[in-house]
Amino acid sequence: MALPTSIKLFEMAPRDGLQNEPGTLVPTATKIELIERLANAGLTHIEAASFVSPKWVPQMGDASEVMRGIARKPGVVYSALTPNLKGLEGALAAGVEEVAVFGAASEAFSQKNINCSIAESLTRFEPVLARANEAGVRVRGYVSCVLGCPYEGDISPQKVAEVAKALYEMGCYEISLGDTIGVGTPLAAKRMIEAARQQVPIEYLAAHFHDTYGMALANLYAVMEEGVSVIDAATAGLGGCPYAKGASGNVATEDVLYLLEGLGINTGIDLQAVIDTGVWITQLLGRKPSSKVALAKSTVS
Ligand SMILES: CC(C)(COP(=O)([O-])OP(=O)([O-])OC[C@H]1O[C@@H](n2cnc3c(N)ncnc32)[C@H](O)[C@@H]1OP(=O)([O-])[O-])[C@@H](O)C(=O)NCCC(=O)NCCSC(=O)C[C@@](C)(O)CC(=O)[O-]
Repeated sequence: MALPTSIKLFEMAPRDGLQNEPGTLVPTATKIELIERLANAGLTHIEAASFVSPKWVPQMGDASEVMRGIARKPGVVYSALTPNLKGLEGALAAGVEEVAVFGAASEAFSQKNINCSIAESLTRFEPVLARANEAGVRVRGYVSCVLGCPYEGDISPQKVAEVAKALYEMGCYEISLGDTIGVGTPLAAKRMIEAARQQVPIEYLAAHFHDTYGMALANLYAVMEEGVSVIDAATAGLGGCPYAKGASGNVATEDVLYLLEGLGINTGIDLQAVIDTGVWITQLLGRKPSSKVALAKSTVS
């Protein structure tokens, strides 16, 4: 199949990127500056915060302050994770215009991440969708562990398709398929998408690939060949999931942009501004960007 002619990029650095940051809490002002820099670089979908229990994910404990503090740029969607009604109410009070619920294709991961079974999670999401709908807020859905689970190992494409379908039928406008621990390879990624697209139209599926084994770009190319046109990525390759031991960050936004530029797919995003933002935030965090493109095109050594 021909590659998509346009790609929507969903930026993850402020949420997925920072949620697992070890050590001291990243200051709220830094998170706000990161989000504003990303928006100024041309990113139009930014997952900015997470209204989860601060006992579970301390780095996201200032979600309300972050969401209230951003100088919003017209045309940019600033979204947040909301696992339950409590999270959604917090998000609505902070003026969030788009939220996301997050489930999994692995029972064990579901328990570790959100403390309930897959079936219970879907039941829990229903009132979140209903309330969000009433408030005029769009809801994205995530499925984690689509190419492998840190606790269960292999995950069947059919299970991924089943959970994706449930989220789609519940009213999620887009389903993001997460290779949470970055173990996937291109053929497995294609097979997983082939199963998911039997249940959810391909234009509503997003690829959310982590780069633990260095396969994320190859996997993205493989699923773009299947027609996937929404890609989640984190500037500087920041991140990892606190409930997936060993998981590294999302594929780096800089690397995805370089790939897309090479394919002649214009995103309108300023690659150099994203590189500069990645260098800035990683310097504050005391390390280097994990983006190969950023390392090649910046003075960081
Ligand atoms: C879902 C819960 C809350 C269930 O946690 P629980 O303990 O089962 O919840 P509970 O309803 O029994 O409540 C326990 C306490 O949490 C509070 N609470 C309850 N809900 C909230 C809330 N929304 N915001 C703030 N506080 C909340 C609640 O008020 C109570 O407080 P206490 O009475 O003990 O003081 C918990 O398991 C949790 O917060 N999990 C979050 C895990 C997480 O954020 N993981 C990372 C994001 S997912 C991810 O990274 C994967 C993804 C999306 O990127 C895709 C991929 O890569 O695969």
